[in-house]
Parts: sequence; structure tokens; C-alpha cells
Amino acid sequence: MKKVIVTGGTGGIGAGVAHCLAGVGCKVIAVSASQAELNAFPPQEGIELRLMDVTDQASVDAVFGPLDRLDGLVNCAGILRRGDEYDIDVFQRVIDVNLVGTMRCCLAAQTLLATSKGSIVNTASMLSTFGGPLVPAYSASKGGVSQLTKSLAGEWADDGIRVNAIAPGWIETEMTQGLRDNPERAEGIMARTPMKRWGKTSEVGALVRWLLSEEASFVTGSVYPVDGGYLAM
Ligand SMILES: NC(=O)c1ccc[n+]([C@@H]2O[C@H](COP(=O)([O-])OP(=O)(O)OC[C@H]3O[C@@H](n4cnc5c(N)ncnc54)[C@H](O)[C@@H]3O)[C@@H](O)[C@H]2O)c1
Ligand SMILES: O=C(O)C(=O)C[C@H](O)[C@H](O)CO
Repeated sequence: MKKVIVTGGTGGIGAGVAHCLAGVGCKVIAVSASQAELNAFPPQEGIELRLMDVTDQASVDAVFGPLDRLDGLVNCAGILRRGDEYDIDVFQRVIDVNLVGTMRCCLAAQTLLATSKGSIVNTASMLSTFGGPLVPAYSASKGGVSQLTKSLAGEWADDGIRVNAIAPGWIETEMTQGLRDNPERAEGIMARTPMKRWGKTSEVGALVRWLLSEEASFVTGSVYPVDGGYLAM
């Protein structure tokens, strides 16, 4: 049975990933920095919940340190501060959670994954490819996650660790609520999405499940869109 840590595992996409992995018998440790989110998460067999802040080394060490085995790491923790990211402190915070937090967890998992010949899936975005309105820090962080993924894949292949990223399109979660509530932004996004709908967290989870599986044994350093065709148009 594979043991996998999912950061942001009690939020939108992370929770979808956690459910998908638990559904195929993985032992999932879903971590979040929000105690309220952990309290609200419905108990599910195969999913253990832990409080962990990806920006806090001691908190990350407390989760990864005691583990005797780890087969997978899925970095889903992320924030976006639409409209506020021109404030330099907000800019730095977004980079710290989305990019530095991803690297912090990759480093915390490295030795364990080298032993298990395990795999990492990072969460990039459409905004790894192009900039988004009002989100300069988020866009920069996601460009960074994409490049970090390729860099680690190249460096850690010798250790038997595969490192890939997903690039979700426009998925129905808390993060996109503001866009879905804004008719102008929502219509613009749907107009450019060939499948003409928002994605579901389970559809992202299915891609992550495959990337972590043996079926993806020759796949590393890739950034996979799951976007209803958004990047194709
Ligand atoms: N929703 C989308 O359309 C979309 C598209 C592309 C990429 N993404 C990315 O997917 C990931 C998940 O996004 P979502 O839409 O599910 O957002 P969400 O806001 O629903 O969930 C984010 C999760 O991250 C956790 N988190 C935030 N800061 C943290 C920290 N410091 N330490 C640990 N956990 C922390 C939250 O508690 C929450 O569980 C993010 O990296 C986001 O950038 C989302
Ligand atoms: O551009 C925004 O305001 C977003 O919310 C970005 C999306 O959540 C997502 O990352 C797009 O892939």
C-alpha cells in the first residue's frame, strides 16, 4: 500500500486528490495549515489528517521526520491574493507558500522517496504558461513551480525519484469562486475553454493518481495540463 502526503489535502484540488488516492488503497496523509479546514473534513478511511504549514520548517519536519516510509508527495498547498499582489509583502507571501513551500516539501521528502523510488507531483497552473490579470505573484510562483519541477526531475532521476507537475485549468474550488462570481471573467474563461465548463477536483485527482502509479514509470519532468482544452486554443 502506497503512503502519500498531499499538502493542501483538505482544500479543493488537494481534497480531490486525497479522495482519488484513498479510493485505490493508498494511505494518504492530508496536511493543511488550517485547523478549521481539518475539523470540517469528513473522516474517510485511508486519509489521516495533520496540521502542517508549508512555510514553517519545524512544522514540515514534525510531519516528515517521524516517517519510516513515503512513496509519494503531492504539493497542492497554494494561495492566490487576486488584486492585492502588487503589495510587496503579499507578493512575498504568495511566493513563499506556492514556490518555496513546494521546494521545502520536496526537500523534506527527498531521502524517503529515494529509498522507495517514489514520485512527486507538484501543482503548476495555466499561469505557469502565461500571466493572469491581478495576480503577478501567483503567476510568477507558478512559472517557478513548473521550472522547479523540471530541474528536480533532471537532478533526482539518478536517485530513482520521478518529479512531474499538473497544470490545472479552471477548476471549481474556493480559489476560483471570485472568478465564477464575476460574469465578465467567467464568460471570458468559458469562451476560451473548448469543453465550456469548469473542471472538477476529481478530474485533477485522476491525473495525479496516474502520475504516481507504475504506469507512469517513464514519465518525469513533465507538466501536464488538465484544462478542458484551454491551452489548445
Ligand atoms: N482552482 C483552480 O482552478 C486551480 C488551477 C490551477 C492550479 N491550482 C492550484 O491548485 C492548488 C490547490 O488550489 P485550490 O483551487 O484547491 O485552492 P483552495 O484554496 O481550495 O485550497 C488550497 C489548500 O492549500 C492549503 N494551504 C494554504 N496555505 C497553506 C500553507 N501555508 N501550508 C499548508 N497548506 C496551505 C489550504 O488550507 C487549502 O487546503 C494550488 O496550488 C493552486 O494554485 C488551482
Ligand atoms: O487567475 C486567477 O485569478 C486564478 O484564479 C487562477 C486559477 O485559479 C488557476 O491557477 C488557473 O489555472
